[in-house]
Amino acid sequence: MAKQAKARKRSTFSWVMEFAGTRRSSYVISVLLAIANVVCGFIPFLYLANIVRRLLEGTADFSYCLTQVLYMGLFWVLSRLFHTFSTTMSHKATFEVLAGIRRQLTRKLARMPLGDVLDESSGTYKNIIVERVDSMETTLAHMIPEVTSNLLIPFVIFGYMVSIDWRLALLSLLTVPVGFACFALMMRGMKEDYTNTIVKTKALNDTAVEYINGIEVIKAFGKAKTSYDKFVTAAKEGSDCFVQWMRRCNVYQNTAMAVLPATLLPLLPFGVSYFMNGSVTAPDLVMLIILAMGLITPFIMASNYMDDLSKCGTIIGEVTTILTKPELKRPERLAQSPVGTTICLNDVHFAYKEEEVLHGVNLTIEEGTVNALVGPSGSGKSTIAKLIASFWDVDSGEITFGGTDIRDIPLDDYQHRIAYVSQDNYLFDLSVMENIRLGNPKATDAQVIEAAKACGCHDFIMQLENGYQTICGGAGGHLSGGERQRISIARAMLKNAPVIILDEATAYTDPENEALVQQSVAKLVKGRTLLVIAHRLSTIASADQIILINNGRVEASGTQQELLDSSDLYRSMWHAHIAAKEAEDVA
Ligand SMILES: Nc1ncnc2c1ncn2[C@@H]1O[C@H](COP(=O)(O)OP(=O)(O)OP(=O)(O)O)[C@@H](O)[C@H]1O
Repeated sequence: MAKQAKARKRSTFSWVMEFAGTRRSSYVISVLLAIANVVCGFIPFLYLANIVRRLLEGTADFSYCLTQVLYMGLFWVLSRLFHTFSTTMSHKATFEVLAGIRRQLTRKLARMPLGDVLDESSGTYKNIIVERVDSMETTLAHMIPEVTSNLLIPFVIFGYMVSIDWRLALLSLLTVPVGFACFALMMRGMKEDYTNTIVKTKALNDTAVEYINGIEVIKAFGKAKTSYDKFVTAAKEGSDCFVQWMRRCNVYQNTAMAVLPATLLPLLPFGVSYFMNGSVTAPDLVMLIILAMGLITPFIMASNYMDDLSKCGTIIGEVTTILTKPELKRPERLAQSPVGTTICLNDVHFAYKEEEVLHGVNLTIEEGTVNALVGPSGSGKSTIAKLIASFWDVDSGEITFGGTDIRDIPLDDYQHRIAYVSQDNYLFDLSVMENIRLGNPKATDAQVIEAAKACGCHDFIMQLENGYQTICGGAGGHLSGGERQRISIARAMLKNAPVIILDEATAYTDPENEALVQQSVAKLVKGRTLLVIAHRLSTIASADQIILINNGRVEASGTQQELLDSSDLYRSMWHAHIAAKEAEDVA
């Protein structure tokens, strides 16, 4: 915690510098080019001053003016070139920095306990990783060179004005403190306002995602109006917070915009008076008027980035909040290689938040055996399976794999040893071929097809519109539940992990599908260790070990016959299952 707090205290700038990493030098060069752009953009004013001076002295001639104008043009072209090189460099660097931030975030999500990731609504991380990180592009790519140059220009112009006449130079700044005060008032509360818009926009996104994801339930239960009202309210709150923010800023911003550029107001009367008493020459006065008109505009352009900067700070805050979240602590290297694949849980306690759900679980899953976790709903079966799959760390006790505590096994290494087939059977919006290949990205097409054949998927895949190239649709929506599960099993088979954890789906209980899924599972587990969370007891009757979980504890374990003989709870579950099956068969 202390480490987290310390990490969070780092300034936005230091995070940006860290994210910039090897691209820091590109930003430095971009800034130097921006400065060259400013210098080249300013030099034409010196040539202009020469022309004005000659005109007012009556000594100007065409060839002199033409030469000066040609020089002016040359420096403007140079200025543009420097600007182009500067922004190109900063854009290139920014795209790499943003890609780096995204890489860090996705790597971090993989290292965080799954529970922390799942506790957030599905849109949150996507919003941060995709949209909000993307929205920093303009600020980072433009702000660094453009703000540098726009802030530098007024200083250069002001320095030149001072060299002409320091009194009039200072007078031209008379309105600046008022403008600055308005900007300061506008910036007050800017972070809170922006954070508020993020919260409201997030609520709107979440409501939209919930509405779309739950559309079937909403329709089935006639909740369309309630859900739509919730969405409308979120949309209204979202727009209200933007309007309020704009209203608060409007007065200050408009006053600042009106007051700041009014540099001529104090300069003109005093300038004319100094000219009349001979303390400033006509060419100098004209030059000062021209320079004063260009004094503040670059500053105003730079100030346009101020709210972007504040937004950037908020986004970096969100990114760093994720990056400083606790991780599953795993070593980079394996110190002691596991021997075999036997899994032991020794006095395992676990709580999701405050409330403990596992209270001292002890069990052993022997290598090469078929094991089933059974028990009432909410007893802790999935939690045990997910702890074994290393989705979370135990609070106390230990889980060993081949004699090694799984916290001592690198995450990548461990993931190769375990294949977890969940009930969700999530399929990506890719082809069937690619979805199966996720199990082993190096597998050839022939190996993918072989795995599909082994799991009995090949025939139904060939009947799909484009065979293995059929796109599964978002979350596999183009396939039936049973088909999705069998593809997930083929994926696990291709992974070829020695231990398989299978959260048996309850949804696809029609006999035909059940038989097909069972056949797939039987092929999948040949020669491997299987831990299945079984909801239908008939499917695990021949398991080597059935582990009965009740209220977060192991109530009994043994073969089906041993449990029928020794456990009242298992016996009653078995009878209830048989009765339900008979009722199904009659129906
Ligand atoms: N992500 C979570 N956050 C908080 N509590 C959770 C979470 N997942 C599960 N629980 C709680 O932990 C307890 C055990 O849940 P678990 O899913 O392990 O039970 P289960 O035996 O697999 O249930 P089922 O058979 O219904 O799937 C339950 O009280 C459940 O409400």
